[in-house]
Amino acid sequence: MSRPELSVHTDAPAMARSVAAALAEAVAAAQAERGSASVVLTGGRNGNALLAELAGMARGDVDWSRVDLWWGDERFLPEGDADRNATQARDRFLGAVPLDPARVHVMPASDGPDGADPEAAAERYAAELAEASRVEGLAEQRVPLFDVVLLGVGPDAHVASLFPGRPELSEGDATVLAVRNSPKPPPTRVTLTLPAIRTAREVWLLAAGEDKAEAVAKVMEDSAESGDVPAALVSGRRRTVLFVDQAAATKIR
Ligand SMILES: O=C1O[C@H](COP(=O)(O)O)[C@@H](O)[C@H](O)[C@H]1O
Repeated sequence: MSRPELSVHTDAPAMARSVAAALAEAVAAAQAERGSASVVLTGGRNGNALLAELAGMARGDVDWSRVDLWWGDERFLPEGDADRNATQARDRFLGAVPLDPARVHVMPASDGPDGADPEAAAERYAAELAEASRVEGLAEQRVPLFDVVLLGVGPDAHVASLFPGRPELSEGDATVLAVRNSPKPPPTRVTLTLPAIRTAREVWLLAAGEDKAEAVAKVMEDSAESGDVPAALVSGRRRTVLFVDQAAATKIR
């Protein structure tokens, strides 16, 4: 797998502003091309900063009612829990733009239709993705066309809820998995798999802050393809970009 394109910004706020503008641009371009756009959101500090910027951005060429939003992973907690990625997105962005609620595809909560059964929740989300892919004539890949998959990179180089050395990284078939005993709390999560992520047109990795410097250096190493560096295992069909700030770029060798 080739190394991602590197995009370096002064600091975390500058990066959030720039990625938000690029995302609005990508959404507008997708809508001009085929009438709608599809974005996979990420949790984490960088993803949240980007959503806060996007919420305040006035873009006449973006029709938010024709955007599908999916999630790359979710902390499997009750609906409305402050640690859920969807709750954090709702607080910063979902209420700020005129989205179509039917196109906001949150991952199930632990008090949702499957109760506290993350495997059933993963299956439910996989079925929702598969149905959307069928409607788009992409039934074979079992996920719809994702224009952009956003992935926050953790200090340990995890993306979505795909953690270093974990068996979920070897999944070759399922599009969504439950994760138990996650090394980062909360321990139970639901995540897209590598095969699902790799269907995307573009994958954008977000890594701002000094604590991400080691992870960024590993991703940019030529030999970075092992299960120790999940962020090095993702790619988009058309483009893979690693957005960093200067603090996160200091250890690139
Ligand atoms: O737990 C998670 O963490 C990562 C990265 O978070 P950060 O705060 O270190 O930037 C995030 O990408 C993922 O979606 C989330 O569930």
